[in-house]
Amino acid sequence: MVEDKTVKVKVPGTTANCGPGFDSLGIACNLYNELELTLHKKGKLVIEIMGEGAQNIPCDGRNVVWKSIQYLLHRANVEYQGAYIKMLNRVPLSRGLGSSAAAIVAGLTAANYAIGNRFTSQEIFVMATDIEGHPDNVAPAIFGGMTLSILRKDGEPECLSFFPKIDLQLIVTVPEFSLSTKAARKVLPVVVPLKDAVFNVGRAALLVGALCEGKTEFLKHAFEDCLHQPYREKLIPGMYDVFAAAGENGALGAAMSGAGPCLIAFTEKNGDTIGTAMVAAFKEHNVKAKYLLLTIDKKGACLL
Ligand SMILES: Nc1ncnc2c1ncn2[C@@H]1O[C@H](COP(=O)(O)OP(=O)(O)OP(=O)(O)O)[C@@H](O)[C@H]1O
Ligand SMILES: N[C@@H](CCO)C(=O)O
Repeated sequence: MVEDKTVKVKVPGTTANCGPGFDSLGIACNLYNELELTLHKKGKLVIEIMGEGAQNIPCDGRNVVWKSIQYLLHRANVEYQGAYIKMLNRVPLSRGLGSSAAAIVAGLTAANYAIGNRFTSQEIFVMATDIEGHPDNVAPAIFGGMTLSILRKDGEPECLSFFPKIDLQLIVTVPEFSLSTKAARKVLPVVVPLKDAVFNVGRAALLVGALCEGKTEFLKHAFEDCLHQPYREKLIPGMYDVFAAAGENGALGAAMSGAGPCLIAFTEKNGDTIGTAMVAAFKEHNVKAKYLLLTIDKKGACLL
């Protein structure tokens, strides 16, 4: 067992759903949180946070990073009483860019390296899914690229990570207000009509096929969804107008990012024009927003 070893990891923010792939599709973005971890056999827990959420994230036993570290240590059957955790957060909280997944994956990955890399990425994925409750953000945070995740009938997650043949730019409009995933899941129905399920099955398959084949001409309808976005629209003023502004300015498609309120557009070019138009459309609905121009991260969580 390695004691008092300091490890530093970097974990990407992620966008989930990508329109039709509710709880299944995800993409790792080149926006990263960094975590430095030193475990101590005895002593206190000390947490320092810089960047996004620094004022709001608890620095005690309630911290999600620390809880994830403890989860893994418990699985490994090792005990550490104390730790020094230093975080630099760039992923905004509760905006739909996978901040909770990044925190969970950072804690699990750092703890795993700190105890000598005992668990495989698949095992980390299983633990992260168990903590987060769904696999679509933790999968790209761990494996990088675009990911397709399922929960097997026995509850175990599986993930296929791939890299689209289209050079996608991700334009993420970030509104000033936050929306917790919990609140955004509460508005979803328990049962959906069969025609809506069919609508999404076809589009999710078309989206993955078109991205893998590099066929942009099939993307026009491939980002559409009717399983979650119509129900969540009321939580994000002007959502469909922002999508329309993206389309009118050349985007290949647009969708909610995760559970929102960030809205994401996909394009090969003119990202700034599209981002500016999306921010202006939000403004028409009295929502102050900014945009980030991102690309797909290829590596996922890694040691620094
Ligand atoms: N860097 C962090 N360190 C510790 N806890 C964090 C960190 N980032 C997020 N969290 C926890 O996760 C919560 C946000 O999770 P939530 O699922 O609501 O949003 P999200 O993951 O950003 O959005 P989405 O899942 O839609 O992409 C925060 O309130 C906080 O408790
Ligand atoms: N698939 C999740 C992503 C957010 O964590 C949702 O839409 O609720």
